[in-house]
Amino acid sequence: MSMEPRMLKEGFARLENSSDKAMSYFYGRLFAANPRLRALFPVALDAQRDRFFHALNRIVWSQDNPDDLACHLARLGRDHRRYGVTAEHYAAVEDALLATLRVFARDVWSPRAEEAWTNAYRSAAAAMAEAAERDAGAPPWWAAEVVEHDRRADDLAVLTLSPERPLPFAPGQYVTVQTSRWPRVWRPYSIANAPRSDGRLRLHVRARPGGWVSGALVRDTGTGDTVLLGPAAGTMTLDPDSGRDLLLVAGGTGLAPIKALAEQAVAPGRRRDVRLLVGARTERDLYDLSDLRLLESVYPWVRVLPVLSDEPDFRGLRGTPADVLTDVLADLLEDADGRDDPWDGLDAYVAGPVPMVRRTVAALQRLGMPLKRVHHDLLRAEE
Ligand SMILES: NC(=O)C1=CN([C@@H]2O[C@H](COP(=O)(O)OP(=O)(O)OC[C@H]3O[C@@H](n4cnc5c(N)ncnc54)[C@H](O)[C@@H]3O)[C@@H](O)[C@H]2O)C=CC1
Repeated sequence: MSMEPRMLKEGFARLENSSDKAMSYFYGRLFAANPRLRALFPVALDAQRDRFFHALNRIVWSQDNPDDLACHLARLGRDHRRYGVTAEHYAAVEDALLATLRVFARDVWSPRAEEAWTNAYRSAAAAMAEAAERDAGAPPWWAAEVVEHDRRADDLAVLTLSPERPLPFAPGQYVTVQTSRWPRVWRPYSIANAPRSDGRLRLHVRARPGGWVSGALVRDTGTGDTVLLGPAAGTMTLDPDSGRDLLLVAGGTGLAPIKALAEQAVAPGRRRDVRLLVGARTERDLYDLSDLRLLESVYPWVRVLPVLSDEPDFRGLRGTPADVLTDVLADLLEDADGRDDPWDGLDAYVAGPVPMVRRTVAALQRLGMPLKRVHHDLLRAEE
């Protein structure tokens, strides 16, 4: 390993040892030197601190993996467009970050460490600014009117949004959302439909305990309200050249991107066998089943299979999606008997709670499915 990445890791390890204090010091320095910057950040900084720390962590640990680093920085740069970030802000953050390192990493600090951090920071900032610049023609955010607010449970709503201008996206992607109740707080939600001619987007939102945006979207938002949406992002999209059958696995509101993929898969001219496993706790939690049954009745090659984890008397599939994969796959791969590689004809997509996604991906791998055919894009629920 060259000296520079090692110095970055050493310095970062010192910040990690007292991450809360180091981040408080960092924001204190930043706002003391640039009071006007405070207005760009949410009132409460806790989540912001975490996010900055994770971004820094990723930058430090990806130094040895330039492709991953470039991808990460490009996404960060594009994301920052919605905050109105300028070159002057990057310079202010550099000063505050170096000041923080001088204090919290003093035992490993040296002119060479200072140079390594300055170079790494400037090249990261330049990559972010470049990605933002490349996107300069597209809006940083869209205002969207809530045209339907369907409260399907005490803590769950399906929102239909009409953006003021067309918002391009691919099924399986997500947008970030800001509500008027929590300025400058953005949270990601998967889009639950394939693109429609009226440009509308659907979101499935479960209010989390302590979840600012999810609570506001479920409980304090109604028809006629406006929310802001960031550009669509995410890589869990269908391979446009693939006509392979699909195993779609959803847990809870992870159904949103999975439903968008199912809608795309049944688009005219296509006929792919689709098995859609819908993991939920109880029958009452199958909040979108009537819509899914409609899809199934129109396209008989789609089969919707609810799997309930907390309903011992349920007559259908019980457990979590990972528990029922063997039988579902046996059925899907039945026609693959003649192929050299039975997995050649199948793609899998998984979305839902992080542990559920992990277990499902691990189970598919155990059953022999090559990982390059298993797609997921973890979105974490709000803490
Ligand atoms: N792109 C993505 O991956 C997306 C992920 N999500 C995430 O999906 C989650 C949905 O939450 P809820 O609707 O409250 O779901 P939930 O907590 O009610 O769980 C739904 C189902 O997931 C499975 N599951 C849950 N915990 C599990 C565990 N530890 N191990 C194995 N299986 C488990 C079970 O089948 C359960 O019935 C949120 O965390 C949200 O952030 C939501 C949208 C998109």
